Amino acid sequence: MTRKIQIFDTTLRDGEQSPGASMNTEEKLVVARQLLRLNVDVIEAGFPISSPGDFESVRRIAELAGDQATVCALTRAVEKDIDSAADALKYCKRPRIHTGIGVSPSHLQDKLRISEEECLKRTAHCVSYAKQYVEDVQFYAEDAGRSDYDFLVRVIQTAIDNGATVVNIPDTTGYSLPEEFGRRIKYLMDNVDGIENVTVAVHCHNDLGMATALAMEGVKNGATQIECTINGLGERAGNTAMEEVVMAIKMHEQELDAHTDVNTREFLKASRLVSSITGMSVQANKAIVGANAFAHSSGIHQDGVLKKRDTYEIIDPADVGAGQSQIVLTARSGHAALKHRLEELGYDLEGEALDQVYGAFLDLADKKKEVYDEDLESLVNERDRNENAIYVLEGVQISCGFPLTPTATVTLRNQADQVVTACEFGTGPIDAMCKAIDKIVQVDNDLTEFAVQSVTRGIDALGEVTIRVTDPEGAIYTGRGSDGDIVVSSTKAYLNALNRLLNDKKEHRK
Ligand SMILES: CC(=O)SCCNC(=O)CCNC(=O)[C@H](O)C(C)(C)COP(=O)(O)OP(=O)(O)OC[C@H]1O[C@@H](n2cnc3c(N)ncnc32)[C@H](O)[C@@H]1OP(=O)(O)O
Ligand SMILES: CC(C)C(=O)C(=O)O
Repeated sequence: MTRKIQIFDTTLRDGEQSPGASMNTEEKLVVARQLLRLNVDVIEAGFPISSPGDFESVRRIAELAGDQATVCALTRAVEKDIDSAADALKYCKRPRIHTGIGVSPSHLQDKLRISEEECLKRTAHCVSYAKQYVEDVQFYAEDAGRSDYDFLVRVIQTAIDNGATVVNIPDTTGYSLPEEFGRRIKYLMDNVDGIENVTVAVHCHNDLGMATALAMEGVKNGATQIECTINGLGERAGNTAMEEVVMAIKMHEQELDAHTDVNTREFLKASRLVSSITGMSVQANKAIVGANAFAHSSGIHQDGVLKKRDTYEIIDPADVGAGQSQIVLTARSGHAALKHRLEELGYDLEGEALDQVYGAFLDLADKKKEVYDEDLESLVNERDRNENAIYVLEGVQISCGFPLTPTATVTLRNQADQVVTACEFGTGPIDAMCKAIDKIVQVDNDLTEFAVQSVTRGIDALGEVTIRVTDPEGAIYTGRGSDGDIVVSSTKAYLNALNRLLNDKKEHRK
């Protein structure tokens, strides 16, 4: 059995310190319920001395959690903070007080303005003071990442000697390089007496984008608790993202000799919930929970994933509650992805037929960011319409507007492969286009119906036009055409109706 790594969630405390991410008590309770579904080990619910609202949140979350998770409250190394935390956790089944003090030269000299000896004295006092209230006391050595190695050993030794059950080594400013942070943890493991009897925690910030790497180095060197948040929310650039460390541990369980008990299938739900409550959106390329985390849009990758998912995916999206891998059709997609999607839509195209639709697909994809299912259906229908066509559209050019006379120039290819062009005026662009086609096709008909519909999403949607024509005997022929340009759709639709009329007449002559 590998080492169990405790997951300490601080979304409701450090996460909430993100500018703009503050949550009220009801919102915190909603997030806490999701944290329980994730099965985290510890929920840091707030900093009770900071406001009556935060006090109440800690109290209510403690009530909610029952004995399912440890609930932790943060304090400074200050008696009144600890009294308030103890009060908020009074009815908690598994209470933990998290107290501590700055230990780096910067924090000692510039913030706290105390000597190292005073820091050690306050360390001893805050831990033993909290210990009067609860058995489980976690001590943090703030800004440990920039502290002197040997002074840090003395601080942590003092905390343990005074009863700390967990010692938290934060890289508060996200300053460290991962390997160096790992060395620091190892140094503590090797030099603090009795450290093997307590839990060693890491709490890392993302100022250099390395919060996850720092936490992993901590685990490699002996830490068995990771402090983290959903979506990596947290002060400044944020904290270690829970979804990232948990999945990294899951992927590398044997080499890290580590596992967690987190229910990873709840990750996407948790991410969306926290994002909607805090209003902090998740970047599309965010690991594990970003919109693109399991989306493939380039042909080579799509081909690989369709042959075997793990050619380009290390995580099964279902494992993090993200359903299935997504194949996004774009101008970078190849035949494999197009064929796959067409098959899912019920079209089984091969060889030349597939090549024709692929050509039309690329033309469209160069104009649009993404090609949707409705676009594909239109492209396939368009190809089917052209298959038995007597006249195929080679080009259409319209000039119209105020005060121009609408003019259409249409070029068609007939079955004898002759290309014919005609130009006509009209009362409007559609009228001009129909007259130009009539000049080439020369078949008696009346246009009796014209309807336009947007078949796909967005401003760059395909427009589908339906046209009905009636021949002198009263037979009705329906034509359809689709394109991003509504005049081109109309031209295709009119030609499609005339082709059907001509094919019908040909059948009758047989
Ligand atoms: C690294 C972290 O993320 S720690 C968590 C950060 N979270 C918060 O700050 C929670 C919200 N904070 C608050 O509500 C308030 O700042 C309070 C209630 C904690 C304190 O409010 P105030 O008493 O008005 O103090 P203020 O915020 O102006 O200054 C902080 C004081 O705490 C001291 N202090 C800071 N950290 C510690 C510590 N760990 N132990 C003891 N004292 C500390 C500072 O030196 C300063 O004291 P000074 O004015 O005597 O120099
Ligand atoms: C309170 C401590 C753990 C903290 O948030 C930090 O050092 O960043």
